[in-house]
Amino acid sequence: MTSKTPSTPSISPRDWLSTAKVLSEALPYMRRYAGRTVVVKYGGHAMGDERLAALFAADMVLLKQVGIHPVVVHGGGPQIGEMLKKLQIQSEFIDGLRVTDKATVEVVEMVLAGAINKQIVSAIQAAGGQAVGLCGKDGNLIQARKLEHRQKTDSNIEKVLDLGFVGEPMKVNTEVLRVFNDTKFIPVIAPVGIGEDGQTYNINADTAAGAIAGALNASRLLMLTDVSGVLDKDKKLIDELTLADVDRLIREGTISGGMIPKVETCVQAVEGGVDAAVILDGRGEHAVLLEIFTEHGAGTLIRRG
Ligand SMILES: Nc1ncnc2c1ncn2[C@@H]1O[C@H](COP(=O)(O)OP(=O)(O)O)[C@@H](O)[C@H]1O
Ligand SMILES: CC(=O)N[C@@H](CCC(=O)OP(=O)(O)O)C(=O)O
Repeated sequence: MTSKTPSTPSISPRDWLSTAKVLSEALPYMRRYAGRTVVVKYGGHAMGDERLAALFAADMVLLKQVGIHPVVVHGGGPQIGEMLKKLQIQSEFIDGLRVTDKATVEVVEMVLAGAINKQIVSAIQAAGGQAVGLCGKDGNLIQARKLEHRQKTDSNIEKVLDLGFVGEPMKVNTEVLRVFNDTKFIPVIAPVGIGEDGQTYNINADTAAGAIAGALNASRLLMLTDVSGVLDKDKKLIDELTLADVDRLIREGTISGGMIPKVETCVQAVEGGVDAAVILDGRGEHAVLLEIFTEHGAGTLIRRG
């Protein structure tokens, strides 16, 4: 019988030492977050690449393994767009929200609660964890009503727009999520809400994640997007923002487009009881681990100040 000696890794003792240092530096953060909830909004753009998706899933497994309660809320805007195109259904956005008619809401539910939700569940399980996929209908998790979308005209008059079956979360049934805390299962949530009459609503994934994080009094709300965080007018990353800064940057026009609902969601989440919200680049490897377990973090932190 022959025995094999493990092959010598090609990293130097110095590299070993720096790896050990990183691990030991993570310890205070592991202690700080143990038993706490971290809600992670995983956007459709951030999940494009298969390798990154596997790394994201592994990060969720690691959080759970060290005693943190990760809750994944995912989007899938680009994937819904592709399916609508295949089915030759026209789609339009107003202020970052998809105008959603009856045919569209059926496709939204199919893509989000069906395909994407199960892909993320499978990726977490392939990474050695266990996950349960849910949408806002399961256990009345996200009770919603039709959104009355208010838009300001140039003359500063407010008008209410009808976006069809776009929902706004009214109540989050946290009981459904808390049952996972004492189990090995990571909840993965599609942002599809249910109305009082059983109507299906399409909810923007940032909004859904914010509502869930607020209701759970989460320690952190992490918003994974496709920029490094909130950028100042010179396009430099802003490390930290207080609620007052956010107001000013929107008024000055430094924060615009899709970043407005994102920061507004973060502000609402912080006002609603989340310790802090972070907007960070989901395209970077292990973005979540860097944010949670290192001193510097990885994106823009929004807190009361
Ligand atoms: N100050 C800002 N800092 C960073 N991004 C900004 C800013 N203002 C506007 N944006 C835009 O917001 C986008 C992120 O919002 P969005 O596309 O809705 O993200 P997601 O699809 O991940 O939800 C960025 O790609 C950028 O184009
Ligand atoms: C009302 C509304 O706009 N809903 C979004 C839901 C998905 C989403 O928000 O996905 P991302 O996070 O990938 O953008 C939509 O239909 O695209």
